[in-house]
Amino acid sequence: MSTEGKCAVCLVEAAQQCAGCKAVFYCGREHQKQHWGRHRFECRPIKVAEDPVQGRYLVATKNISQGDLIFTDSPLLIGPKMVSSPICLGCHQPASVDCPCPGCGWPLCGPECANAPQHQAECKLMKDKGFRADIKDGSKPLSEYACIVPLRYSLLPEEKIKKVKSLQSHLETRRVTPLYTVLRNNVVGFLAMRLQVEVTEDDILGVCGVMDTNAYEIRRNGGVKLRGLYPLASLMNHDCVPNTRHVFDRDDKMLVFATVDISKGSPVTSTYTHALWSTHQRRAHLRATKCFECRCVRCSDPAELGTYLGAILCSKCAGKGKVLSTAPLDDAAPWQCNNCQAQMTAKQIVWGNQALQKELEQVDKNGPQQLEAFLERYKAILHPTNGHALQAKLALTQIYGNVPGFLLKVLFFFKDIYI
Ligand SMILES: C[S@@+](CC[C@H](N)C(=O)[O-])C[C@H]1O[C@@H](n2cnc3c(N)ncnc32)[C@H](O)[C@@H]1O
Repeated sequence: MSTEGKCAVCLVEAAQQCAGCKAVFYCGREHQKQHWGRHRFECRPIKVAEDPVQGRYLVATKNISQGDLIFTDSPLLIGPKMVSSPICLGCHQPASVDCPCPGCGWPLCGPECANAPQHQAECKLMKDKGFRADIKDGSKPLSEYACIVPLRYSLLPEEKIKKVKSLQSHLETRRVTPLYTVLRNNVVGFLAMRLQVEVTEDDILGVCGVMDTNAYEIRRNGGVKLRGLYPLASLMNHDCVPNTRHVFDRDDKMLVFATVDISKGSPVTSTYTHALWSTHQRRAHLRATKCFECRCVRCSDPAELGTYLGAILCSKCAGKGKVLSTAPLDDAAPWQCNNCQAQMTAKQIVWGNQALQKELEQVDKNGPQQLEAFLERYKAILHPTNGHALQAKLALTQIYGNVPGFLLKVLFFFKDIYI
């Protein structure tokens, strides 16, 4: 980190740094005091750095303690996910198809949301162009919502559009995927042809790419899920063992906290994938959705830092050994038992994982019976902390003690609890 720079007020060479962020310099106390009124809104213990492989990322400018609030961030752009259950465009609460907006026809939660500030510009544009949404069935998720965030983007002021465009989109990689062909046909068609919005196809697909690469999911009560684009949080790179966690306040402001002590100069990271997935699943998910190969410490270790999330028990030596990848960063590398050295091909492991994941997704998670049966069925194959087993056990922790017939007083008499 540089120890000299130009004074933020008078631009002369200066060596005195802001003690908070160490990113701004002053020629003396007077100018530091003078600048504080503005700087206090930007003073954070992080700065943006750049790496040839990972691009821009956030770095700690001083030691940060576990639990510290590192920064807060307000959304540049927010809206429904591409496929969403009916959601009120005024307040983002669950909406009813029986309460269409009088202006544009999109479902609202109540008539008062027709006048919500957030919905005004988009509603007027659709009304002026004679478009009226016609959503009759709200029982299943609707792909119609894919056009809302790009529409809101097109209505942003120029300086916000510039900020969105400055974020990574991976458009060239995404453009050739089936999803982007669908977006080109539907979202571009709707905005450019039907609403005659003055944006290019690349602008629209670009903002879809920016959202897919950078947006954070916001979960609201009532099962609503939104996507929010946060300019500073978008610069946090991924790590499968992240050092932050985040929450959203009622105004959708994001608060990012340190989950461990972070030393000065270390990257400040979040995770873009599921912590309970195995290395193979996480890497495949990151490749498909975020267009990069994760090479973090956890992904590089066959034992996943001792968690054995991908491990299966060896059938050749009666479960005495764990079968682990011989080279986790190479998806084609064989897997080998750490006891009898018997090998399996990567394909066998991938097929097995896909079948197990599918089976787990279909298991009824409203009661424990099918989850317990899943664990029983695969107990000779799955290491106790294998990701599939952990997902089933996590679901059971939410059922035991909460579901009638499995309340704590009843469970007390059970012998076989699976967690
Ligand atoms: C949310 S953005 C993070 C900021 C981004 N690095 C930039 O320069 O704008 C996500 C993108 O950053 C890159 N990235 C993030 N974490 C990475 C990592 N651990 N290894 C390699 N690339 C990473 C990938 O290109 C990913 O799609």
